[in-house]
Amino acid sequence: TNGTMTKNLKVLVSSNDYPPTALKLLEDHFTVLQSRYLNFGQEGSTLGREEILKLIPGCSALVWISNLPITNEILDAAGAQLKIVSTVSAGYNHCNPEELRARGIQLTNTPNVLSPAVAEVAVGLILSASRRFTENLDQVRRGEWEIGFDKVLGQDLRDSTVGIIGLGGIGQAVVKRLSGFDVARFIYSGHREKPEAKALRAEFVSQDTLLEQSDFIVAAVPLTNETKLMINKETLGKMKPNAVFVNVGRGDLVDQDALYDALKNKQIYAAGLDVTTPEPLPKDHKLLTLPNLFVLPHIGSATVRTRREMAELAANNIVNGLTGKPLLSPVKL
Ligand SMILES: O=C(O)C(=O)CO
Repeated sequence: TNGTMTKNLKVLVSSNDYPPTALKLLEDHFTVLQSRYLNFGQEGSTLGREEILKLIPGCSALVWISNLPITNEILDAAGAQLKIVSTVSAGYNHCNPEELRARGIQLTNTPNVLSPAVAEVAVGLILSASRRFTENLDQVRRGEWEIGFDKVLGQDLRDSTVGIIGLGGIGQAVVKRLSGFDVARFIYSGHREKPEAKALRAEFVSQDTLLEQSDFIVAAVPLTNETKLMINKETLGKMKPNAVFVNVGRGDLVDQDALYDALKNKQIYAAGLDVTTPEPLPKDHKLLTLPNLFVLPHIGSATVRTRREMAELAANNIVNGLTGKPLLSPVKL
């Protein structure tokens, strides 16, 4: 489109860490303001907040590159012309969706483009937790390798049952990626049966069946009121003693005290987390004392290509939304 008609519209990009190709998509149409601060994932960062509050008045759209909450304060400061919030993430639990809906502001996210990258991390966590990379790497770093036949013995993915909690884009991508590992059975739980499951030979089961029968459990659901703390003392209690639990969704899906106890008491075998509460996890957090836990600093979508594609999708949502075309990936509010 010809940008001359829309150049008077202001778009705020919430961080200085935004790929140039995506920035250009916005700059071709709009006047772009950009926060100087890198605020992605910096919980409690006040520097970014003040900058956002200073820049947002009068903006028609906001590109949100952060896990920090979009507060009422930010929306109030924006003013009534704010039409679209475009979060550069699949998850939108931090985007204040009820308030956006009440104010008639549209929300877009970036599903699908990140599924392959997040699924790769899920596979990485499955392998690193089941083969106990944390304590094995620790042996290497200490120069104290166990040399006996009976080393730290892991669990096989071969002939196992893999249970996916939430067979959405990410869950499906995990099943696809595991198809070369001779997994015996894929099962999944969720609201309803997914048409895509058939081709993946994944079987719909109740959550209890999934917890009781899976050797590997992957949580790939968004954080909602319903999924919050779904992995807790009770649900961990239903898992097998050899179970490996992996979370690539949100930290708050898990009651971390209960997970700590289950791992400490060897009630389950191991866990791999890409997401925690809080982020960053303090370095003296008790979870990090566990040899059977492997933790990553929320890198699921962090590849060059994926971050670029997320950023471009977020930009194109705004271009479409502010030039009268259909949004590419609207969130149903
Ligand atoms: O897209 C998301 O929801 C993320 O967690 C970013 O990696």
